[in-house]
Amino acid sequence: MTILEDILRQKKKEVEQLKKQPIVETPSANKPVQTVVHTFHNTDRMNIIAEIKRASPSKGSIDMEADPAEQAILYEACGAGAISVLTDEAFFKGSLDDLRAVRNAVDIPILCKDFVIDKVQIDHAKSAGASIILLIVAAMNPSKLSELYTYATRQGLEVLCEVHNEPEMETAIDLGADMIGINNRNLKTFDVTLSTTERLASMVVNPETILISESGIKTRDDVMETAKSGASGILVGETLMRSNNLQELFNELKIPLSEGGRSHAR
Ligand SMILES: O=P(O)(O)OC[C@@H](O)[C@@H](O)c1c[nH]c2ccccc12
Repeated sequence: MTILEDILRQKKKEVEQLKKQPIVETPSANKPVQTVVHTFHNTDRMNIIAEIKRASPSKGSIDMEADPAEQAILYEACGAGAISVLTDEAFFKGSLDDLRAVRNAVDIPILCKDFVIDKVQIDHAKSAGASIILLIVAAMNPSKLSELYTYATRQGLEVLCEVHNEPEMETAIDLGADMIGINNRNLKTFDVTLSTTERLASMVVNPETILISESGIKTRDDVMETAKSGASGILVGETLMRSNNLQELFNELKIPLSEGGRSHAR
């Protein structure tokens, strides 16, 4: 069994529990927030989606003591374009409470990073203050994906549609996803290859589609590589969580997009 199958089996059980729980609306969930699709199209530097990640199945503990609100305030001050909060508890040690705390602390868009397979998760994420929902193409069939995509969009949420390989990229393009995340991490082997971004980005011909390169990004050279492939955003977790000089790291990673960026190049 792959880790994704393992996670999805657990998620199905959680969804049944979630359906019985009342939806708690966080007052700050109604803060007006910019859409990332808009801001990422209009910046001349690499956009960073900075992730709050305590632990992961591939790395074990990363920073179990992290305070999500404090970390989010730092990310925002350093120039993050959005914050990703891992809300999965069983495998990533996060929670929707983390997301609520982040929503209270900052004004930038928030991505609810979870394995969404049911509308009820979207309802809970929205009430906790998420403005962006992750939909992983590998986690469901195309008709479910399309149903959840439409549902989230109608709620006024943005969707980051995540792909790992060519058939998944075709599905995301057919769906008309305006923001596609290319995960450089192979979910079966945990291997990270930045060239995944290049391979899959080349399939996208619509210049309006925002491409986000996800996972394994550590250095300015890594960011250059993703920008050359056409990414205008990067999703970074572990490197930021382990950094003790976030401002310096953000300055290093926020490269100008003028040379490699696809919105400028095409
Ligand atoms: O910590 P990294 O290697 O910078 O990766 C961040 C992010 O891409 C990764 O956490 C991620 C990408 N897609 C996901 C789906 C679910 C959980 C986690 C993820």
